[in-house]
Amino acid sequence: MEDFKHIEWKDGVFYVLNQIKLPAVTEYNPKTTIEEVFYAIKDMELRGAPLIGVAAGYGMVLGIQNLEEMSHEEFMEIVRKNGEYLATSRPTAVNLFWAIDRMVAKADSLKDFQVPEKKKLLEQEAIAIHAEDIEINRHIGENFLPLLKDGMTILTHCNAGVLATTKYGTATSPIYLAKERGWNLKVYADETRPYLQGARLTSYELHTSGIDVTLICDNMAGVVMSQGKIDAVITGTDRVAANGDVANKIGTMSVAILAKYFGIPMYIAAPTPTIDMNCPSGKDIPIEERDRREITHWYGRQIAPEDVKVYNPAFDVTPHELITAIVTEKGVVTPPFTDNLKKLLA
Ligand SMILES: CSC[C@H](O)[C@@H](O)C(=O)COP(=O)(O)O
Repeated sequence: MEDFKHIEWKDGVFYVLNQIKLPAVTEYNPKTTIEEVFYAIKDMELRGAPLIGVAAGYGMVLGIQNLEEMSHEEFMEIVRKNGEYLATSRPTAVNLFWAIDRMVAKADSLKDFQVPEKKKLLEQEAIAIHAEDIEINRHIGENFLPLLKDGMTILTHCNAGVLATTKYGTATSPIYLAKERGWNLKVYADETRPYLQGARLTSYELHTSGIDVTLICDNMAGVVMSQGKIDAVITGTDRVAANGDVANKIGTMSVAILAKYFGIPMYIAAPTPTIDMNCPSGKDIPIEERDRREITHWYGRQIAPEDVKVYNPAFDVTPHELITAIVTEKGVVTPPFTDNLKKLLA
């Protein structure tokens, strides 16, 4: 598996590989303030639910770098405000809020420490979130392997790969682990309009890592399924509701409907921080709407009438009835999801 080094925390600076310019340009941008991390998330310089969570941890660290000695209450007021600010960067991936809440709770537990120690311990917490994500993803891959077989072909949507996480990816983790075992899995990657994460990121990272990947337009998924070319669908998720409904990149629901029609298993790769038991169903998941220019323009070039009406939801919700299993680092969850997700997290 290619080690993309797409984020790095070094000497108090958060370095980010600019995913907007991939695969044509490799550009690393240093982030030294919480505002810079906010915009890196909002403008999708880095993206993908787990990576957004990791970035939020480092953003929270950068937000307290200039603080001098003060009371714990004053310190917490700033930490909470920083958390509220960062939480407005993107609405759908719950890992953002999970990481912010974890950093705020950690900060609050440091009442007896001076500010310089608080800063150090919060930096360690962000590094821990980063390290845990690597482990989580590897375990997701290991839990997937018994569901797959050498020689299978998998269809994926968007990018739930290394670039969306810290290592292995979520949906791609079994693909990379299978390769380590000498298996030969093939992948079809949907290009994923309008932001093209499948074309720009998934096909790039799999191809660079020596995986047999074929890029298709989103509207070709039905054809390849009808031709018997797909054995399983694996996607990631930005948020799993308590009933097993799954929010993921726009187009995932259409893929799930097609998979159901053609009798192909639909698997969701989900780190447990992506499961939101406070969201009863998919209806409760906030869905981000993004700029109309993502649809009316193609790399800066206008491809639709300037003033045409546009609807650009960045995510959709796949109803749990269409999902075969949700694979987490703690185990494989099958229906009934309401009970089994509860058991998993108990
Ligand atoms: C593992 S990341 C979450 C998803 O699986 C991924 O496909 C996705 O929807 C990412 O959305 P993005 O808008 O690129 O941040």
